[in-house]
This record gives sequence, structure tokens and C-alpha cells, in this order.
Amino acid sequence: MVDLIRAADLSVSHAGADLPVLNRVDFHIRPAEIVTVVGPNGSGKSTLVRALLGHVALSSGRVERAPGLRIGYVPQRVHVERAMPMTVRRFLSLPHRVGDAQAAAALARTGVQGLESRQITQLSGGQFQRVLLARALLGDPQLLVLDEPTQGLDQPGIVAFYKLIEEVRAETGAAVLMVSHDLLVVMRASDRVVCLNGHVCCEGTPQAVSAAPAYRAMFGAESQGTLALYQHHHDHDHDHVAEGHLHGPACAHTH
Ligand SMILES: Nc1ncnc2c1ncn2[C@@H]1O[C@H](COP(=O)(O)OP(=O)(O)OP(=O)(O)O)[C@@H](O)[C@H]1O
Repeated sequence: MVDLIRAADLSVSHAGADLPVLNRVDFHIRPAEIVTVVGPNGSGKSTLVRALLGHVALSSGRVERAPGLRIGYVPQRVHVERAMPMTVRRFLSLPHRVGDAQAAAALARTGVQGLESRQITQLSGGQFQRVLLARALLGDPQLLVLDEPTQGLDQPGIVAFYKLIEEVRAETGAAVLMVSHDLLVVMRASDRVVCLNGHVCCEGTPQAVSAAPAYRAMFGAESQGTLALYQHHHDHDHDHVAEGHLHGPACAHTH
């Protein structure tokens, strides 16, 4: 199968809820693709990720994963137990024991080298996020799944984290599936964006999604920022203006 994961007609209902959390969602992700799921709070993003991983029961539809698919999963940071006294080195060996050299290389890869002896409770949010990513990379994943990896990070931290993700993808060829609220960065760093609100409202390239009425209705003023990203600011010369080119406020030419 070309896709790493493919889901068709996927519905999930939680016990006691009147409406399904996910309603007939189709989804796929290909090797080396960066796909980000965006949507309001409670729109089912985490549920979709967990359904794709086989962690929740489906009420209809099916999920297919490529045989033997290696997945590195980074759950929402808030859900990871940080209160336990544990060094970074020990944390990296859970649940699978790894050697010192491998642990050191993973920490170096994610920009937090030398932290082995630190307690995880003492790490900053950004450091902990990188340690979580390092742990996910230890299994040499073909697919990295990150649920709100930049939650609690400041803007430079968010930008740096996405840059790291792109580097990891370039080096390892891993595909990346992310849930995120950071629309501007998502739109810069994703190959494809899926806009979810119980069902898939729209999906496509960041450029297409940021111009889609469903996306703009969902994110209101915030969506204007991402749309502006793709409106052409003609502060440079070129002769390859595409058909259907979208004019931004700074766009003076006609064609
Ligand atoms: N185990 C569960 N049992 C019952 N309801 C649940 C369960 N998990 C999630 N829900 C409900 O399903 C809905 C979707 O939750 P989910 O966590 O998938 O949304 P989300 O888009 O990831 O939200 P957020 O952006 O706030 O993280 C919410 O209304 C939530 O309360």
C-alpha cells in the first residue's frame, strides 16, 4: 500500500455522548509527508489520532496501517506523567531499553544533548518536548505522530520545534502527523492540512486550505493571518505568475 495509514468512513462515538465525535472521516498519510490536523477545541483531533493508532474503538469505518509500520508517538505533553522522579536517561529507556550511545545520539539529534542525568521534572517545556521527540525517534519510526507538540511553548520555541521536525523528516524520511493550534507555523511547515470539526471540513495544501471558506469560517480573524501568508506580496520580479493567482493587499499588478 502506498499510504502508511489509510482510514475510510471512520466514525467514533464516546459512551454517553449523543453525537459521534468523528463522523465518517477519510484520512491518509504517505511516506515522508507532513500532515497537520487543525480544528477547534473538542473537534475530535486527538480522537482521530488515537483512532488511527488503534487506541480507540471505531463505531464504523476502517483503518489500515502498512504492515509492520513503525510509529513514534508523542502524546499531548499534559498527559505525560512528569511528577515521577526519573532522569532523562531512564525516561529514554521506557518502555524499550536503549544503550547509552543511542540515547546520547537521540538527544543530540533533537538539540538537547547532555541532559541524561537531569530529572525530567526539572526540564523546561521546550526541553521536555525535545526529550519526548528523542524518545519517539529511538524506534526509527516511519511515521511520527505528535499531538500538540508545541503546547505551552513561546513563539520562537514553536518555530524552532517545527524547524526541527522538518530537519528530522529530511534526515530520516519519516512522515509526520501532527495536531496543532499554531496556525501560522502549521501553514508554513505542513505539506497538507486537514481541517477537522467532527468531520473533515476541508483539506489540502496549506495554500488551498487557508483560502477555503470552511477554514476561514472556523478560524475567523486568525485565518486572515495564514491567508496573508499566501497572498503574493510583489516586492520582487518574476515572470511566472500562475493562472488563478490570488491577489493580496500589496499586489499592484493586473493580469
Ligand atoms: N474517553 C472519552 N470519553 C468520553 N468523551 C471523550 C473522551 N475523549 C474525548 N471525549 C470527548 O470527545 C470530544 C473530542 O475530544 P478530542 O480530545 O478528540 O478533541 P480535540 O479536538 O483534540 O480537542 P482539544 O483541541 O481541546 O485538545 C470532546 O468533546 C471530548 O470531551
